[in-house]
Amino acid sequence: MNMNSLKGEHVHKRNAVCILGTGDFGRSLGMRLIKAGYPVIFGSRNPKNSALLPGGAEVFTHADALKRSQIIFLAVHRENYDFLQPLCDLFDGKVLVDVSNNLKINQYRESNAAYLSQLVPKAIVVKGFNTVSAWALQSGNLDANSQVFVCGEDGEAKHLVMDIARSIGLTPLDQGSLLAANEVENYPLQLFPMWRLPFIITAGLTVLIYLYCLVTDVINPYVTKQVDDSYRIVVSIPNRVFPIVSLILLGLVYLPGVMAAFLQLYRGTKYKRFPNWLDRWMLCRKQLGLVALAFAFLHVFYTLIIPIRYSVRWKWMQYTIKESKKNQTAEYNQWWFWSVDLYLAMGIVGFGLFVLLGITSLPSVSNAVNWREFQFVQSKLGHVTLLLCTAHVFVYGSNRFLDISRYKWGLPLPYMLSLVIPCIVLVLKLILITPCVDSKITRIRDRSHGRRSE
Ligand SMILES: NC(=O)C1=CN([C@@H]2O[C@H](COP(=O)(O)OP(=O)(O)OC[C@H]3O[C@@H](n4cnc5c(N)ncnc54)[C@H](OP(=O)(O)O)[C@@H]3O)[C@@H](O)[C@H]2O)C=CC1
Ligand SMILES: [Fe+3]
Repeated sequence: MNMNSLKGEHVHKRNAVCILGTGDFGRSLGMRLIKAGYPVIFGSRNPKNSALLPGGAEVFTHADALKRSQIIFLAVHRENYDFLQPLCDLFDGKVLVDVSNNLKINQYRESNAAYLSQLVPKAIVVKGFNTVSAWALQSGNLDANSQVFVCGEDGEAKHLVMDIARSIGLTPLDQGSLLAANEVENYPLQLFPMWRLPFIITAGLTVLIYLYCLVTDVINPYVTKQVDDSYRIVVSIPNRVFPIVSLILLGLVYLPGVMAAFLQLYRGTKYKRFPNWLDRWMLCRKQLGLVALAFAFLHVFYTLIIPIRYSVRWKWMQYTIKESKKNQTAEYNQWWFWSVDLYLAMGIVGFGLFVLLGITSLPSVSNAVNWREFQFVQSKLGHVTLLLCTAHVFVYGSNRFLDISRYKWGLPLPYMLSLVIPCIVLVLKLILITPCVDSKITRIRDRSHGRRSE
């Protein structure tokens, strides 16, 4: 009894929220709102037919529901909005939230929210919530995508809607005026918007380098010497492709950053927009980095199994037998011992830092460090990681470059290619951190600040 009256008191603090439409989205949103302590009033075409509604909610006809609340969520598809027209006067000065999505990008000439505000001119229309699914609301599984974009003409109305979003565990992001509604409505229809470019780059590089290695390692020996090395298809070649693609991608993560710094240096200000392609590139750096990390993981696992591969053990055995037949042992080669240990050590440390970079890019971790710490890890540690990984590949490759006879068919092109971008990044970064250039950049930023505060 006591509990009930407490609950009742709590409920009274929140304003009633009206939801028009008792479909999947309306019900899920209603359930979350009730859990957060909002009185929820549904408006439905058949108020009597409402067995599935969340407990604690009331349900009325559209008109009756509208009269009972100042804020209304419209959980109905755009195609059915015309039922609102006769109810137009009941919306006077009320906040009307459009949560609708379309089936295709730019399906209609004007956004659903703009259409709604023409249909119900007396309401204050706010767009929002369309990026969360009914399922996510219902299961409470909001960690992955708790972001909701909110836009509208009226700042106060937007704040009201954003407060509601926050109180049910969502993260609202103000996107500006109702003109942004088009973009907000298109967002959920894009398939992995941030992943498309990284995916295309990765797939392209992987296929090209794999095919190149296939020709040099399998097809060429077969054609010229009738040697069947086809077993290399499953481990040897992939374990060449993974590190190469990983290193190129890691280079691509840090290349736009140094390019942007040089652009600022050249323009003499940081308050000018970057070209579009550079912006897009910067925005998918995290995705590029995560794919690079996945490939680095594969390279590590493929490398760990080398000693148990039969082909490798067979070759060691043959070598030992050959040496013993000749009654000699290989010479003691300090340089070899050193270089192998060196590239292994750099690989291990580089990989460790790489994993650290990956972990700090997780939202739950990056939320726990402040901006400076994040910047330090992602930029400073990132470039050190790139340096170590590049050195790892370089020392590993130079062992083999010295023995050109191993490459009877062309030079190890993919190896060299993998070093190009990281080396460019590292050289540019080196220039950027020289005291002379560094102070120039600091001056540009200070001057720009001054201009701004004037
Ligand atoms: N499902 C989801 O995951 C998401 C949905 N949305 C958006 O939410 C809105 C609702 O989607 P959802 O709940 O999935 O759809 P449903 O089809 O499940 O529900 C739509 C509801 O609209 C009402 N309705 C249907 N036809 C009419 C009509 N002619 N006139 C008046 N009311 C009508 C009905 O409620 P009643 O019978 O009570 O009148 C119906 O239950 C859509 O705009 C959708 O784009 C946005 C994000 C995610
Ligand atoms: Fe390696």
